[in-house]
Amino acid sequence: MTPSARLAAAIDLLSEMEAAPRRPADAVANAFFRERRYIGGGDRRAVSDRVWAVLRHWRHLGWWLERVGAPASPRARLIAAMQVMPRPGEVPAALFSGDRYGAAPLTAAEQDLAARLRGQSLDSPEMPQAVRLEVPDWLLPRLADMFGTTLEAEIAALGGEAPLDLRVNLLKTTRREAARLLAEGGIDAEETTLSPWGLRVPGRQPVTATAAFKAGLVEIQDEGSQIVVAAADARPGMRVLDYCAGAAGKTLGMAMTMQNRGHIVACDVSEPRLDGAVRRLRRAGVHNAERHLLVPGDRWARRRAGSFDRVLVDAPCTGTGTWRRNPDARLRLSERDLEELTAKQGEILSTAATLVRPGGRLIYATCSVLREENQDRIATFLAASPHYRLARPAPDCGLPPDLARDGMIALSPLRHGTDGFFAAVLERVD
Ligand SMILES: C[S@@+](CC[C@H](N)C(=O)[O-])C[C@H]1O[C@@H](n2cnc3c(N)ncnc32)[C@H](O)[C@@H]1O
Repeated sequence: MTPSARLAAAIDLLSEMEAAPRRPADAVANAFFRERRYIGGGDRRAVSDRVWAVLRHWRHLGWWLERVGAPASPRARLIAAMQVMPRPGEVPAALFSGDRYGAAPLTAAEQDLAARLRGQSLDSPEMPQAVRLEVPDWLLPRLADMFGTTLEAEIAALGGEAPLDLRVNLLKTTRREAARLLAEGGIDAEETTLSPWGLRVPGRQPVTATAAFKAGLVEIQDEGSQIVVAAADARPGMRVLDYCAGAAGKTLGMAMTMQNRGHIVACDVSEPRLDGAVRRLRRAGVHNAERHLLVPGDRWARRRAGSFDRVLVDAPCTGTGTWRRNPDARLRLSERDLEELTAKQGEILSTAATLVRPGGRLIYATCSVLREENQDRIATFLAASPHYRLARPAPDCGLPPDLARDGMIALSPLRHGTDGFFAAVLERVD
């Protein structure tokens, strides 16, 4: 593709994202590229880079466009991005070449827009703080309450680029051997510092194409998510329930710490997500797991009341801890979403609590950094649940010492280099 054709594709992709504002940007992008198989890997990366640069700076670009009185169309956002975030050697007007497959030439109004933004920098001292930090206005006070004096640094870290983390599958290999095999395939990985099973791969490397990945020796999983697995402390021979299992990311990790012994059930209300687990479980060599689809009026949970040693609730949440991967998610998030999610989290937590045996543990986790979804949920649950108390994870469960002070863990990209994650370990005392 010519540079102008790549730009045209970026305009088309942004337009599709704008037409589906509730859909995650990566889902729109995957569908977009699936329908355009002729776009090769390098072109795809170049188009995505340009689009994600716009998504990461959405409010900045919107602010600049409003300031010069221009409507915020996908073309206008890209024109603004080229002015306030110029790339060395790039001549914007030349990219709008009007060639076959290329982006249409700039109109007179667009040339005027470009001229008015030329020489401006991305940030302006006049920008409101929420715009500068790229967060919705309503969310800023909540984030400020959570992070206090480190607010700006925490949000900047949440808006940065995420590394690629792998969890080594100890059912099949060791961390050292997995790193060696990846290196043979040209991929250098470093051991993670918090997770005892993690490898971190710098930059964007084609890990899923490696023999190590295909053979189930490694799984893509953020280090923070691995820490939640460690906090669950699922051991060989236990009965374990992954109540919101999705495509089984944490089920796989817990089956590993159980050394494939005992029994683990992966539940979810979403059939497509649970279906996604099948291939992953097989690839990882997990054979102590079953899946169960939760349906309305399900008697499954009632029949298993008080029977599990471990119940993990990886609750549906705002995903505010994963903004590094999904910068568009922060723009879609509404106050109403947060209210609905916290209500759902409370309901799921109280149902899941009935499934834990006396002496067993309930682990509540989110990939959110918001107090409402984390510490507040636990405080509300404990106030209504005299049979539960916060517990310290066992010293040999794989967690770094002192990470789970008070039975709660709160990870952030700034402080831990992971996605934002929360986990609370609760013990059923009778
Ligand atoms: C954060 S995701 C789980 C991610 C997964 N544990 C992993 O590690 O890959 C939350 C999951 O909760 C599921 N969910 C939503 N409402 C639920 C409910 N009432 N009961 C059980 N699962 C639910 C969603 O379908 C979603 O898959």
